[in-house]
Amino acid sequence: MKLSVIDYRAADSAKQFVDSLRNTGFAVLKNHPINQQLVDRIYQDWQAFFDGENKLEYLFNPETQDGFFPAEVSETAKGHTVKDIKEYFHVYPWGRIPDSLRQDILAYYANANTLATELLDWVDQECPEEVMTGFSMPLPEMILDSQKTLLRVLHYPPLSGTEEIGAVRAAAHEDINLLTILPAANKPGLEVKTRDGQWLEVPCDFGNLIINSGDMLKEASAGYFPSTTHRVVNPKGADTGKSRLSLPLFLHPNPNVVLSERHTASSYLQERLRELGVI
Ligand SMILES: O=C(O)CCC(=O)C(=O)O
Ligand SMILES: [Fe+2]
Repeated sequence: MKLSVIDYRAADSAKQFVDSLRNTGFAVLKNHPINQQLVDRIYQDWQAFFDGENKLEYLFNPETQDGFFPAEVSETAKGHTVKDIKEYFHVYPWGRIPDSLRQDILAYYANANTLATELLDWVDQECPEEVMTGFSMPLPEMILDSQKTLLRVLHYPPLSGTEEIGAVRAAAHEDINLLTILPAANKPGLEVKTRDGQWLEVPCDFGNLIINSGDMLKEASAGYFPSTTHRVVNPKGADTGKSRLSLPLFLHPNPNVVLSERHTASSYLQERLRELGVI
């Protein structure tokens, strides 16, 4: 398996994108409309936020899941026992956001959501008829004005050498949502598991935007689109002492959206959050 880079502006980009999602659960786009300067600024400003102390004033609300999640409470991936080495902030437009960071992060949220709508439309257009007719509504409609779409600002701190044995930045997992949109992180480390069980490095130069399908798209498409396992490995060499930041946008449908005979978006999410141990 190879992750080929798709030109967002190519005439057949929609088809290439959907083929890649179907075959690998991932797609890599170049020439995309995400603003690089905005993302760079967000990485810089949020690095300072994570390095400071006032993040503790934004401690997450367990009911609504917005705010800052310190490393001590962060996720344990499904099927794992050791916590990931990461802290993160959950941004929702309705949630708490530090004033000085609000404007840029909400601009990015809007920017990435606009692209997301287009990409979901590509999926609708290019997937086989029988998969499309299985969707309870057009995919872009599922996320229209959704209050559940989550932007996670992730900080993987430098390794101190005192980490729990076996702990990694992000243990192998699948994402819960429909699609995840991920601008290149500021350091390498993301890997995707191929069908034959090999780990493949995902390119992290900014020109590339990474998109992966999650469990909800797998559920809604009766397995046509895979939800591919991925992880973030620990740094080596000089990078050991460096932070890594990333900025995944998790597209979550409105809660009442029917995904399948078994699940609405809401029942599916509750089940998965319980498994993650965060509710
Ligand atoms: O940090 C990354 O590159 C990926 C993060 C991720 O997979 C997640 O938070 O679900
Ligand atoms: Fe993920």
